[in-house]
Amino acid sequence: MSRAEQPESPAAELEGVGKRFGRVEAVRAMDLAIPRGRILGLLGHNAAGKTTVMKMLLGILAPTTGRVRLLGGEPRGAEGARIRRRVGYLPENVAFYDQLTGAEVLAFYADLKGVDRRRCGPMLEEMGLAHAAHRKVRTYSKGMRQRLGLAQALLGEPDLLLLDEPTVGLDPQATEEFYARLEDLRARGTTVILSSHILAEIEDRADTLAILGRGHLLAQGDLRDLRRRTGLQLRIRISGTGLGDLRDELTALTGVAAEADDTGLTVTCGEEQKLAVLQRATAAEHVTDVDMTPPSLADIYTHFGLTGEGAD
Ligand SMILES: Nc1ncnc2c1ncn2[C@@H]1O[C@H](COP(=O)(O)OP(=O)(O)OP(=O)(O)O)[C@@H](O)[C@H]1O
Repeated sequence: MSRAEQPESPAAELEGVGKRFGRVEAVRAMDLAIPRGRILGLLGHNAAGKTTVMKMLLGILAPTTGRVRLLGGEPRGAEGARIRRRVGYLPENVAFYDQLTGAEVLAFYADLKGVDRRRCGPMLEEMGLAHAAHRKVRTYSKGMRQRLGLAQALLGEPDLLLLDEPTVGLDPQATEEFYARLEDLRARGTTVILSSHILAEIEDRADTLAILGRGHLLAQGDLRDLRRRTGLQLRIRISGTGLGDLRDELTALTGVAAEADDTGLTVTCGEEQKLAVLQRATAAEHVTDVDMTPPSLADIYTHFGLTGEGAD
């Protein structure tokens, strides 16, 4: 740990960071702190700036304005090379020397990172690539390449992992295994930053979410914070028949007409009305079941996308 690195300092930090490519402002005055030992989901539309943020954190790109800190140091300064050894990175479009075998590719990365080559065999095994270790990468399927990409990112038990759309090309089982592995890493204190367009996948797995839009950070927080901030309504489904009185009561309570159909009622209400609605529904006669659906991450994302909140 360097002198500058305090145990409580964020794993990665952007302070007033901007990045301009000619006339394109890819990232604008962004402040973002990523706490240690957490999984951060980086979300945003195409060209929102996710990859640019990752590349600045890695020191691959220099910010036009502002300051980037990674594991307590400057990713591009003299200490950058040392810091980057503690970081695993899976780029968006992972590319390998196709003429090498999977085992050779991984050995190459192990040497680059100063990791014992003996770690490569077990890693290929864990990634389900042991059977193809001695086949040339050009014969690999898309999912196999992605697994090899993950294998190199995970080599050496990095303190911080930056994963750009890590599950693209993975089948459902491999996706599950990948997230289980992230969970293990987090339990050991690894910080993970991952970008994805697959909101349902991230929803349950990220501790904290950062939503980017047109180079701005539109919102950051856990799902609960974001739900509160958007003020989106939740849906409560009440099953049963003969619920006319309950319907009137809940309509008066929420101020929004409860919808009735053959099998029950659907109530739309705010977080602050949730308990009162649930209490009345569970105490009412003829109610057989109650289900609640809070706003999903997709709803929240759409909300920011539609309103452009925080954007110029
Ligand atoms: N090297 C570059 N030169 C010029 N423009 C660039 C460069 N890299 C990124 N950009 C531009 O910066 C903006 C942000 O791109 P970035 O790749 O960070 O988006 P992203 O959120 O990762 O998008 P996606 O979800 O499509 O991968 C885009 O307008 C892109 O065209």
